Amino acid sequence: MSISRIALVGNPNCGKTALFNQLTGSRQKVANYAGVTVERKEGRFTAPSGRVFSLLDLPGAYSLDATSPDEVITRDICLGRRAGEAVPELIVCVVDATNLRLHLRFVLEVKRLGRPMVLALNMMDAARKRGVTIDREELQRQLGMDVIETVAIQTGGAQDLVAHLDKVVAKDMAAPVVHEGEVHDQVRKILAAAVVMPTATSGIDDTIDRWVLHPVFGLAILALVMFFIFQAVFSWAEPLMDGITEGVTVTGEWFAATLPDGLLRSLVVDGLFAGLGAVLVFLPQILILFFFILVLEESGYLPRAAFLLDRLMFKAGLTGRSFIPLLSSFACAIPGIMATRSIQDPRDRLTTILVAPLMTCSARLPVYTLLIAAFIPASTVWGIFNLQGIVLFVLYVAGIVSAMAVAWFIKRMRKDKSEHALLMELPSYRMPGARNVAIGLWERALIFLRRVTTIILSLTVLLWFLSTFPAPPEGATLPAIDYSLAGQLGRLMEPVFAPIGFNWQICIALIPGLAAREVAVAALGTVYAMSGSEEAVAAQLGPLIAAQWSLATALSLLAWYVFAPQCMSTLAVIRRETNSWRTVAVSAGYLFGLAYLAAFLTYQITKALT
Ligand SMILES: Nc1nc2c(ncn2[C@@H]2O[C@H](COP(=O)(O)OP(=O)(O)OP(=O)(O)O)[C@@H](O)[C@H]2O)c(=O)[nH]1
Ligand SMILES: [Mg+2]
Repeated sequence: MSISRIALVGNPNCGKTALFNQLTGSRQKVANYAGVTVERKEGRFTAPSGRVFSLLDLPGAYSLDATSPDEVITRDICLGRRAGEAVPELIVCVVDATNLRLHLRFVLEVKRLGRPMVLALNMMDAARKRGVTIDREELQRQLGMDVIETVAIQTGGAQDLVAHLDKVVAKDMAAPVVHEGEVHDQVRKILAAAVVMPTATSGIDDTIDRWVLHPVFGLAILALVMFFIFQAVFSWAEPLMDGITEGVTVTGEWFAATLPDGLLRSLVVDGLFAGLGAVLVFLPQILILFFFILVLEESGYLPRAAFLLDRLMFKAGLTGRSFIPLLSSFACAIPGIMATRSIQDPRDRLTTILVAPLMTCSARLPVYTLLIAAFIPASTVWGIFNLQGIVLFVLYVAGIVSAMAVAWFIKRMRKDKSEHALLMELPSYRMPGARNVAIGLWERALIFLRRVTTIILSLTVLLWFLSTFPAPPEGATLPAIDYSLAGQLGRLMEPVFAPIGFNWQICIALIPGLAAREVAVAALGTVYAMSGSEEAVAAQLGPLIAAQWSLATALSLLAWYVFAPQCMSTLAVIRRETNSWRTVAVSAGYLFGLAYLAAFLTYQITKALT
């Protein structure tokens, strides 16, 4: 049986991806701001009759005159210009029923293509709640196409749409009649005929915005929100981390006591437990961070923050549009860099891509936390703040401030005097659904565990191997690792890194840490377990380095991690998104340069002071 190909198109933030997930059972990212989806995603579903549909989720677009790379994808697919992709047989145009005035313009534009299409009148729940009455049949008549109500975030909220799609056969469906005339007038006419707006608009959004968008209170609220998150990452995670540490230690010790002395025991205890265990304990912190990111994304607050920071960001050489890509980079630079596709100006986009790796991604958390917990006392400052939380906050701020400085420098270099206006939609505030947040967290946990069991596991085993062989000669006096390949390599690198205070163990950890940042923690766990006392399993890594490193070395390593581009995947994405090796070289070059400089200054100054 043939498969019917359908594409979801519409303005940004109207619920296309929510509808896509509902229909296909996928888990694509849904969030309450424009520009979430930036690439084409395909899925399938089977209607009750057994008919199979292939469904495309596309980036949102304001019009078919694309102005940003994500809109280009949508335009090309709608126009059948995309190489290797046939035009969809049926276009499902999705609109936000609470915002028809804006969204119908795009519907009329797509209609001009003269292709079979239906209209999904989404967010009907929100429209009803607000008292917007829509005469569906009249709307159908006015538009000359079928109109189906949907609630994409409710189970069964797309049933009518499925039933409808199941009935129609795109081939038989007449292309809609194309009306000539000014779009604005047409929209007004359609609205007058089919929609009754409530007389009094809901004032809740406006009331919140009066505070949140206030030039002074707004910034204070933003700072407070951010600060609260870092405090929470530290204080809430502690009991959970202690629990995991305890579990890892007890199991590790059991293995150490049970397995016979030999290579296998070394691999399990020094490699797996000391290495992987050291990373695993950071799961709670990562989940707490993501909890806040998920809630913020769904709340509708983010575009407001972008709006608030626009002037500041413009002075620094960025635009408010860079805000969401940069914020996403706190989770991981890869989606952050991809999200720059919704930035129209190519130069702004490039600047954002270059500074995105400076945002503190969640893979840095294990490194930061390990060092902070080992070297910064958990004392309380001014009665309420946790000193460790403050240091973490400062590290995040260091990343942000450097990003601004670099962007400012780039802007100066290109002598950019352009004016700009930020046009950004402010979506309605929305209560994040507990279920969605839970699913989001579950997925993050899976991603993290997958990383631990794949890349981190394999690199840890590799490192264990390099630290074990060749075996020490007869009558050797130093720990075995000193004679191994890894030991020799570390010593070879040491002179280069000595001015910034890194010992050879850190040097070794930096190499696998190039592939992914957290691996450095696992690597340190393994290296110390191999070079030291027998019982040095995962949990003891913190106290161990606290005893062996100077404060200057620890702070220097923190400074290094604020800048160093220790992530191959980020560099690969920069290459893909900019299509230029030169940009990759510039990016890696300047980040390593800054890392070395910052670590050098930190080390020398701290050493002089302590
Ligand atoms: N109340 C309500 N909210 C919805 C509905 N459908 C989607 N949403 C919410 O609307 C927001 C946007 O949903 P998305 O699916 O990300 O929108 P999109 O059209 O894919 O957006 P872009 O990818 O940016 O073009 C999210 O906050 C969803 O939870 C609905 O039917 N009712
Ligand atoms: Mg989407």
